[in-house]
Amino acid sequence: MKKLLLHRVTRPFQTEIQLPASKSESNRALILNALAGGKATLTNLSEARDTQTMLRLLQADGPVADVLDAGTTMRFLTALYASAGRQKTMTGTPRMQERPIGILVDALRELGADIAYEKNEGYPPLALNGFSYSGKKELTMRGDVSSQFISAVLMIAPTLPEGLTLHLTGALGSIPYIEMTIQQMRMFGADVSADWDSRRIVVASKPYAATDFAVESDWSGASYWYSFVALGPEGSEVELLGLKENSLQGDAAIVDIMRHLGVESTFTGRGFLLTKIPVKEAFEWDFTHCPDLAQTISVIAAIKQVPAFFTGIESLKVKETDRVLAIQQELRKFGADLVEIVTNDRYQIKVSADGPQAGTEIDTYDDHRMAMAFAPLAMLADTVIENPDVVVKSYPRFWEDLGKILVIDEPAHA
Ligand SMILES: O=C(O)C1=C[C@@H](OP(=O)(O)O)[C@@H](O)[C@H](O)C1
Ligand SMILES: C=C(OP(=O)(O)O)C(=O)O
Repeated sequence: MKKLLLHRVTRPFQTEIQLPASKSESNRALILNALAGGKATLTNLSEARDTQTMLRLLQADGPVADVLDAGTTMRFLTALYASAGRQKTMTGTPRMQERPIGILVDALRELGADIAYEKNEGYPPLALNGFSYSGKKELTMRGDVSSQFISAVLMIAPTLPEGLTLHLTGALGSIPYIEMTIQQMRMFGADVSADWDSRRIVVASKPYAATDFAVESDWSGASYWYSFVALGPEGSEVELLGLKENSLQGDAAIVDIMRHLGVESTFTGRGFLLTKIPVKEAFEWDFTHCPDLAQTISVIAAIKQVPAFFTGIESLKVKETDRVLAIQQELRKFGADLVEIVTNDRYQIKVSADGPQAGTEIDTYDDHRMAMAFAPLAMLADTVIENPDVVVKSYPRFWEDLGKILVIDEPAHA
């Protein structure tokens, strides 16, 4: 198994990083452009494997669409192909076959899709066998498992002869991702109105218009650089290029979060400059609407010795791995922990008095965010990351970029 040794950083660093583009924006733009006839110019599409997989599958016409481990690619393509009546098998990695999809399949079936489960009820692989429009104009969907099901149905809604009114139930999570979908749909000419109080989204039947779209840098990928600055030596600073002052991405919440945990962000016109500021004493955050930041923040709080309380991290259990378990297991390697307080639905970060020791080895659970969230341990001690190639899912050049601030090689006895 390949491993990387990240050498401890002892001197302040000042650098600029050209972040990868957002895979969330890219994958929406690709679906919308496909629905609009494929004529738009999409610039700065992400080099993330999740986006490259989407591109490849949209261009291929084979009977099997293997999305690997890309959640949005699985959910968005299932809706696109099912509503177009395409015959396809939708499949992915063993982990993808454990990630739920029943809420989306039920919604598409109500609209008229013929979909069968090839193995386990509620999970991929799926057999898409055709579409015969049911005429259904209103649907109710649960929004508490994954917002991706809602985004997937929304994007195909303008292509339905009667449009669609969606009623959302349950404790809604990842709402900014649904808002991102709606904003990008509007840019492609869709007529969508969302009322979050009554939890109703109305989409008119209307052809999409091919619209050129430039993808912003990825705020989730930005979060790891906040971590390096927060944990790095005094005087360290990083300028992150390609981020906009007003983003479509909910993970821009990292700006507010890190004001508590030791980083100030200043817009420079070409991105954000991150500088160190003092850490506030206590920290509490609800990750319901920015779940992909929870791993990054867990590591920062544990090492900065901030006794933090988290809510809204339940959805982490059905992502690339059970991320709650993975965070717990890796934090325990250096005396920290993420402890569930069952009585009030919260989790508490137990801080680490000593911090990581030289040679702490981090397992990555086939999860890009485990590798990137724990890499900042190298600000304190030599750190070994196993299976580092997992980063290709969202940030293929992560280790190359990290080479700008620290020395990376292979451990002697890997
Ligand atoms: O729509 C999207 O682009 C995403 C939505 C989120 O998933 P959930 O809605 O399942 O929380 C997020 O975790 C994922 O990385 C990307
Ligand atoms: C959860 C993620 O992606 P997806 O659900 O699209 O696989 C992620 O990138 O952290």
